[in-house]
Amino acid sequence: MTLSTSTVLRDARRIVVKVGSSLVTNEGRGLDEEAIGEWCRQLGALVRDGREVIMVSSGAIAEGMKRLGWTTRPQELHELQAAAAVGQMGLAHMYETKLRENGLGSAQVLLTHADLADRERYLNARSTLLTLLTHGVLPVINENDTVVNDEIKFGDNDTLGALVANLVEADALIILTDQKGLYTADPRRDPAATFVHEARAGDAKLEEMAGGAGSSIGKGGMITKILAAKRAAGSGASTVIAWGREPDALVRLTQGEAIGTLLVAQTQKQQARKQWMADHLQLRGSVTIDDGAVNKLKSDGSSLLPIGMTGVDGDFSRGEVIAILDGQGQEIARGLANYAAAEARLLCRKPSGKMTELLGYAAEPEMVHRDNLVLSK
Ligand SMILES: Nc1ncnc2c1ncn2[C@@H]1O[C@H](COP(=O)(O)OP(=O)(O)O)[C@@H](O)[C@H]1O
Ligand SMILES: N[C@@H](CCC(=O)OP(=O)(O)O)C(=O)O
Repeated sequence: MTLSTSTVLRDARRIVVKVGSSLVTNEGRGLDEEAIGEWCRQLGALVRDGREVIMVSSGAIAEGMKRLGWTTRPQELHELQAAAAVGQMGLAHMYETKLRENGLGSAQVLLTHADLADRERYLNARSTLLTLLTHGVLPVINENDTVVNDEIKFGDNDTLGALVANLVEADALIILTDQKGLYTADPRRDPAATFVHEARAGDAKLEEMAGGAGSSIGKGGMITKILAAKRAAGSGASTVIAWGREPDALVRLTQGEAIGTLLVAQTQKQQARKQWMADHLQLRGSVTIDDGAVNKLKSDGSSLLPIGMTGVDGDFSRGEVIAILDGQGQEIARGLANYAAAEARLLCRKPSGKMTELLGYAAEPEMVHRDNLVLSK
């Protein structure tokens, strides 16, 4: 099936938008208030149009350097981290102000790649982001530069954007940058380079076309964007790489206009999730459920609530994959456990409302959320 911008972005309900340092800080001259205001105006329009949007914004180091009066990017890691800590204050303040002016609440979320590789933190980050979206709050994410090494050296918020798209199972990732999209070669170096309108995310040929960063402010360059598109496609999200100063780019994209380079994901979301479960994860245990719950899962695509559980086997932690068995021991689904085995044992046959009483806290009302659950054949 061929998809095109007109359908992919027009139909995208959950979108991650990533903007790079050079755009956000006007090539290092300081936070570009007008540009950030303009994106926030468009984000307001997208949210009013019924879409859920998460922003991933770079720019902390570049802004911090400016505030500290540093004209060249330091080599020392601790200085980069200090600059990021200074600059992040300005970044968060600017987004909060501009989003509020456009009727949107905002939240700052700082993440590392390691947070998303750890199953428990992954689920926590996912729940927090989805809760923010449910409350109509727009999360603004950046790397937690204080505690990371590699990412700060290579500057890789493109990957973070893709990981966030995976995390929340976004329909699309929009990467705004200082070029109109992908060219067959770096247009700053090769004037004969031609524009790529559409390609398959993950196509190895794209990696040959893409080079490193073009300016001293941006770090990742086009190659990290191409790899981010490949990664986002792993959970079924297509990517658009577009120019951040293109008038009304976000709104026009969601109206179906072909702007920038579209890198189309080849797998659908449901299929991608199945693949992910199949590939990744070792089964760490199981829960047995009653006939009513089997029906709910199979016929209605519902989440698994503790009330339907009759038994728990194995020793699993929150975020690990478990099998869901019917009364005859037949596997009917697999999913990510919201509660560890010991907690699940306490929750069997109990209504979700009793969780706090039983555990002393409540994470989610479901044992396995339907978004993290795949029915077996
Ligand atoms: N094939 C290519 N097509 C377009 N841009 C490319 C390509 N290869 C390398 N680039 C460079 O990548 C730069 C964008 O990456 P980067 O500077 O990291 O921006 P950002 O801060 O938005 O992440 C462009 O300015 C361009 O010079
Ligand atoms: N967390 C860093 C990210 C740097 C980064 O990835 O930059 P970019 O390649 O411009 O997206 C910062 O805010 O400065």
